[in-house]
Amino acid sequence: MTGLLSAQDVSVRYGSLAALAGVDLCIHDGQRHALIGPNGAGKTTLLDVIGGSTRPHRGTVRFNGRDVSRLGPAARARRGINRIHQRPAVFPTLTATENVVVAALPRVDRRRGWWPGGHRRAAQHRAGPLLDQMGLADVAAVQAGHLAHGQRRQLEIAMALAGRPRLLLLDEPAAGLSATEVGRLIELLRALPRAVAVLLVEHRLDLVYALSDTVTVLRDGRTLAAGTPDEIRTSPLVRQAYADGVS
Ligand SMILES: Nc1ncnc2c1ncn2[C@@H]1O[C@H](COP(=O)(O)OP(=O)(O)OP(=O)(O)O)[C@@H](O)[C@H]1O
Repeated sequence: MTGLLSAQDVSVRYGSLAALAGVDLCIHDGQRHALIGPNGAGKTTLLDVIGGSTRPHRGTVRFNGRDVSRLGPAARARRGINRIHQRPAVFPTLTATENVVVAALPRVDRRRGWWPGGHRRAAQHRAGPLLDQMGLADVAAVQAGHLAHGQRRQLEIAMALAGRPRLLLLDEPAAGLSATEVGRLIELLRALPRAVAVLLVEHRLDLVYALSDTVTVLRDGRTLAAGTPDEIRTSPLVRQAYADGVS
């Protein structure tokens, strides 16, 4: 069965270091797939390859039936792959609503140099429900720079959803959040519509096990194990990998 996304035989080298060495990954429509593994295992590199910011030395990435290996991040975003970075990337002087409106606008028509009114109105209509969905209705008019870290993370997810992704790449979304904020994030991510598949890189295993239906474990640039959260939780191989070195 072919998936929504399939990465095949992906290899990335940095000098003599093999950050990824022949990794395969398949994600199906609506799946919640987590990538875990010790520090330096290659998780972020694989996310970079799938998002288009790193070109692998070998291997292909297919999305929705097409080879997207040669496309950059913007072109992949237009096809439905959107990414959340480790540090929330929001416009600090714009309000939460304005941030989502900007994210919901299509690319500017180069011949005109501005967005037609219809596009702006449609983007404004989408912002309210998305902020609501991500628990930010009360702070819609607050400048993003004045939001708490957890709220900025929620805002970045609302912005990614504004692009109507079919695959959301989440790079350590719990980084820097308090226990309460992580609990809130888990609730919000669990409530995401199944029309969106999620690939999550995360060290917080409580979030991984609460959210994912499939877990792939990387170690030293290779796939060590893949399975359900229960299979991974009880795998002696995985326990050993973590005992050998994870933050
Ligand atoms: N731009 C780069 N230049 C050189 N080496 C790099 C670069 N990016 C990543 N690496 C190396 O590639 C390996 C994989 O890195 P990567 O960030 O993908 O691991 P990770 O599993 O995401 O680790 P962590 O959990 O610590 O974020 C590491 O040894 C890292 O030092």
